[in-house]
Order: sequence, then structure tokens, then C-alpha cells
Amino acid sequence: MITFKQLNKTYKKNHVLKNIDLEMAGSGVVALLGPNGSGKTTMLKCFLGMVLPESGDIIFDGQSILGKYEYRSKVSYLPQIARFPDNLSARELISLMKEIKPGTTREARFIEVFNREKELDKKMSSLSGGTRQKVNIILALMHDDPLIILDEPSTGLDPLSLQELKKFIREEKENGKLVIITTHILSLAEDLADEVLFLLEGNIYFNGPLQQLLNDQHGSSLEMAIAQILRTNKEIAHA
Ligand SMILES: Nc1ncnc2c1ncn2[C@@H]1O[C@H](COP(=O)(O)OP(=O)(O)OP(=O)(O)O)[C@@H](O)[C@H]1O
Repeated sequence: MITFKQLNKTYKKNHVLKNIDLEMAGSGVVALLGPNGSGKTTMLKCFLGMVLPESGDIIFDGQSILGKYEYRSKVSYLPQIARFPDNLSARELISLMKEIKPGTTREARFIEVFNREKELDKKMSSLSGGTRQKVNIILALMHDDPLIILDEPSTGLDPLSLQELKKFIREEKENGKLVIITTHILSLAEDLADEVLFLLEGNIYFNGPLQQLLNDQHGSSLEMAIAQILRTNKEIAHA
């Protein structure tokens, strides 16, 4: 479903993505992992057209997407840092999103499981960090798209809400969707991921099934396996 071909992205002198070659299947959960600054968000932003790579190509559903935008109507995206107009309420933002992108929506489910009905009419500026993240999730996931990209979805979520989010992600996987998640919460990745993509300094260090990563690193958990990779590559990881 998604192919990266020899993709390079540099910010001034910082070569963030280095000849990324990659194929992702059309369904399942992919955990995009790596230390801070390894290029995870940049990779997602290249795919979404929010950042322009210097060279290489990205193919989605058989077509190059660089410089194009129509494909985004098939993508639900949860940004790592969401910026909302502070004077609007969540209800107004939800209506706005529905106008921008028509179609069946399922915000009611999230409003109920996150128990946020009573806060829908408050201005965004007056909401707690966790509630803002819940609104961020509602806005990102209310449309029924075949591709879901979640950049650090668990930030600020309480355990019950995180459980609901995990349940939703599992259901979407069962529905045949592709879900890409970046997270530093390795238990979340371990709970959900079929495949792991591990970036280290802009290179793909590992791309394969979760179980293979555990076997390769002789780790009993994803946390141990990742810690082992980082210990082995200490100089790269902290360069
Ligand atoms: N808009 C930008 N301008 C300049 N440099 C940037 C920009 N965005 C990211 N970078 C740099 O690119 C590198 C990769 O950043 P990126 O946000 O992709 O990493 P990440 O793996 O998502 O990190 P984290 O786990 O901390 O979210 C970092 O060195 C970062 O400082």
C-alpha cells in the first residue's frame, strides 16, 4: 500500500532521512519506533505532504503522491502536537471538520467512551491537556479512512481512555485497515503491533514482524529488545 523509494530529507545540514527504502502492506498495525530525533515524524510528514523530501519517491495505492493531495482524503492523521483555534469549542471544531470532509463520521463513539459530552461546548483554551488530546483523537479518527496515522497517540491519556483507544485500533485492524503508530510507550507498541519499523539516525535499522525483532535481540519484551539495540549502537543513538 505504501512504498518509500530512496527518500532523502535534509533540514539545512541535518540529513534526517537517508535513502529510505520501504514497503508497507495494506493492513495491520505498524509501530514506527526510534529514539528522539530519529526522523519518525519527518517520515510521516513526508508521506502527508507536510514536508518536501529532496529526492526519492513515495507511492500510495500504486501512484506517486509527491506534489499531490487527493490521496489525503483516504488518510486519518493524528498529529503529535495539535494546534487548535483556542476560541472555538470542540463541538464547533467537529462541525468544521465535517464540513471540510463530508461523509459518515463516528465522533459519537469517542465522545461517549471518553466521557467528554459535558466539555464539548467549552473553549479549547480552557480544556486540560488530556482532554485536548481526546479532542485531537476525536477529530483525527472520526472519519472512516483506510489508512490511520497516529503520532504519539497516548500522550496525556488516562489508562481507561488508552484502553478504549487500543480497542478501537484493534477493531480497525480487524476491518482490514493499515494503522501506523509512533510511540515511546513500548508496551503500547507491543500490545498492538504486527510489524515494527525501527529508525536510527534516519536509517531503517529494523523492518519486520515484532516477534522477529524480539528473537533477533534475544529480548523477552520489546523494551528489552530496543534497549539492546540502543546499547549496541550507543554512539549512533546519542550522536
Ligand atoms: N521543521 C524542522 N526544521 C528543522 N529541523 C527539524 C524540523 N522538524 C524536525 N527537525 C529535526 O529533524 C530531526 C528529526 O525530527 P523528528 O521530529 O522527525 O524526529 P522524531 O523521531 O519524530 O522525534 P521524537 O521521538 O522526539 O518525536 C531532529 O533533529 C529535528 O530537530
